[in-house]
Amino acid sequence: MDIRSLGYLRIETTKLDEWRTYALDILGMVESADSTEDTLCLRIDDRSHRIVVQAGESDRLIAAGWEVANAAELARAARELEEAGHAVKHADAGRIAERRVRDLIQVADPCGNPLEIYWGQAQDHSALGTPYGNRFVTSELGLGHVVLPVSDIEAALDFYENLLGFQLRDSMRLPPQAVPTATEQRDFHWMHFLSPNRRHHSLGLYPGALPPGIVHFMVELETLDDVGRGLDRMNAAGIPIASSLGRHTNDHMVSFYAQAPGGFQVEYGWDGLIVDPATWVAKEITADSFWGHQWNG
Ligand SMILES: Cc1ccc(O)c(O)c1CC[C@@H]1C(=O)CC[C@]2(C)C(=O)CC[C@@H]12
Ligand SMILES: [Fe+2]
Repeated sequence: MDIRSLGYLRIETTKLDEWRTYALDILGMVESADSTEDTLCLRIDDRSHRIVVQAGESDRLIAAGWEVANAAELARAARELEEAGHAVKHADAGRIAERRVRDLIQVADPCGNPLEIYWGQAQDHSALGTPYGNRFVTSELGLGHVVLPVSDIEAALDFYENLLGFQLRDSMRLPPQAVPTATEQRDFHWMHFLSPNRRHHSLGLYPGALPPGIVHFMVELETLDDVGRGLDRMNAAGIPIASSLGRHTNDHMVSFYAQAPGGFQVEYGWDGLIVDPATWVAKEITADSFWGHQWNG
């Protein structure tokens, strides 16, 4: 399967008004013309929208959208998923129109995380007037990364590595206290970082359950000042900072984590590592950060 990037995220929220302020006034995203009264569509680049937050009954991930190049690649993805025994749902016209894509399939990973694979996302060619002059790093690297909770880490790694074709970049041992919802008692639990492209990771697999179905998503900013100003806005708005500024050992990202409305986190980062997939070798990291990233609570 030839997935190219993390293309979009759809989130259901019970707090749409909070999300509007959070995304537009604090994260510095731009409202898309695709927004409706109960669906906030957000631009961070030349795509029509990248992040969708829709009003609903719960706070949870509705879908992580993965991009393929064209119709033939989508057909191949559907075939390979079905041959491996996964139920593939072909989206109807309404869903396709809502996503602003040419075609779309829906499938769950082995732990029930909702994925969508699509091609042909619409662009918005109007200038992206971000509120603070901030710029997001996307292009062929995709929107950023997402960390998903998985109940069976081995099954999840096998699915993303061997079926979806993501490259394993590195793994980290988490102590039991970092995984209170683990399904098995172990001395440590593996967490994995993978990507289908040159972004160090587009996907993190966290080996425990979390009700929102998402641990965090990361958006990358062009400059350190963009991140620092974002941190100032979080503090000014009284948004709890989940982790202080730090630099990760694997993707070298300088970032902080803030609570998002609905019980997961947003990582706001700069200077993420671009890797060469042809020469990359999978490694183990033995610390999460070179410095910083003090977790609160
Ligand atoms: C270690 C790491 C490297 C790169 C990243 O983009 C990244 O988010 C992380 C941190 C991952 C991780 C997490 O997402 C949830 C809480 C975790 C498990 C910890 O308790 C330490 C590392 C954290
Ligand atoms: Fe992250």
